[in-house]
Amino acid sequence: MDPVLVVAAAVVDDLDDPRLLLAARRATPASLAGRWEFPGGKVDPGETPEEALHRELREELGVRVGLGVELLGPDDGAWRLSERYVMRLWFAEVVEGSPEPIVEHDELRWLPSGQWHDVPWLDADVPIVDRLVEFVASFAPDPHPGPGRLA
Ligand SMILES: Nc1nc2c([nH]c(=O)n2[C@H]2C[C@H](O)[C@@H](COP(=O)(O)OP(=O)(O)OP(=O)(O)O)O2)c(=O)[nH]1
Repeated sequence: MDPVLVVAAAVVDDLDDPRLLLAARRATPASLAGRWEFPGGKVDPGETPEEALHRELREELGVRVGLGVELLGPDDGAWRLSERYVMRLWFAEVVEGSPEPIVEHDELRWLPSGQWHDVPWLDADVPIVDRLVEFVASFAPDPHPGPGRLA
């Protein structure tokens, strides 16, 4: 069976100079509760991945975002989460609203530079956080471009 596609965002304070990364603590299901993740969710039939991501961030956090570049993973550009799921991840910046843990999460935290690993991420997210840190370090300091804004 084909894996189910999950889309998620590395929400940062500034796409051009990311310092703060938003982590979300899952409230459900019990097996994942208390672990931290990138906000997002499954793509519904008829949606593009980007449409699904905008919808999920609106539903889960109550914000509108601008998307930056995609952080490509090793599995045809995606990140394998489990037997069942693969995930694609984009940088994002809030353009309207202030993130609140509306559904699925019971806490949000802005992690400062140097502390992006400092919460118990879901196991599958740990290598993604490694790559994010490496990616962001590779274009700092200015004037090299950041993850950029696409939409
Ligand atoms: N959203 C998200 N899911 C992740 C991450 N890492 C990880 O292993 N997962 C897993 C947890 C879930 O088993 C699966 C995605 O599910 P989800 O529960 O977020 O999807 P959803 O919002 O569409 O959920 P639902 O409406 O079907 O309940 O992927 C991550 O960083 N973000």
